[in-house]
Amino acid sequence: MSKIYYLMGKSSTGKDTIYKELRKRMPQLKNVTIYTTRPRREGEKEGEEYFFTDETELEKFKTEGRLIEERAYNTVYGIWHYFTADDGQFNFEQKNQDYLMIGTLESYEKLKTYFGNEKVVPLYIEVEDGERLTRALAREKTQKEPKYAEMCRRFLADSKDFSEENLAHAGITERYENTDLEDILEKICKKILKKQSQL
Ligand SMILES: Nc1ncnc2c1ncn2[C@@H]1O[C@H](COP(=O)(O)OP(=O)(O)OP(=O)(O)O)[C@@H](O)[C@H]1O
Repeated sequence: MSKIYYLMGKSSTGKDTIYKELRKRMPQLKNVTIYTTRPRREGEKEGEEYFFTDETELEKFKTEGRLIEERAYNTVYGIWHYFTADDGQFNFEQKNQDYLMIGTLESYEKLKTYFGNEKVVPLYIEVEDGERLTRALAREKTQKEPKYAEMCRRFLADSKDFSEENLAHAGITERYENTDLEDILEKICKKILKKQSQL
């Protein structure tokens, strides 16, 4: 049975980095592009990290009943929406086709509701807070227009969004520590291969 491997974690835990590396190592995992109304960051390409869109398209998906999950962040730049749409990217008719995605705890739960618990496999990433903030700052500094206030807002919001209570509610039991990139990639690949061999 096809699975959706779902990467989650607080900001700057390395989800994008891990995602990109996993796609290189396991090219058979299909990419699902989600949508965002936030402005494009330096170096991001349309349809790669996200489909960059607007609220009109979001409303269209909603009206058509094709919105799988939606989250909105009240940022210092206004409200940014992120959403997953049933836009033809998921094809569970195709045998042995697994998917790799990045999301939040809430979107993970909504995907489980939409597709069924068995379909979605959580991959929860963790990094010690001090190290995570250091990485976030270093990353922000490389941007042409660093958004430090937004970086701080996300850092603070993370403690609430990923509280132990919320993790327990979402049924997250396994955690992957991103101290050494090679080490975490090896562990995740092992997990996916094990799942695939059980099917
Ligand atoms: N194991 C690691 N050791 C050191 N730095 C790392 C490691 N993994 C990722 N990084 C760096 O940490 C920063 C944050 O990583 P990344 O952008 O992948 O995180 P993210 O979880 O996708 O963040 P966000 O949710 O905020 O978009 C990047 O600059 C990345 O290069």
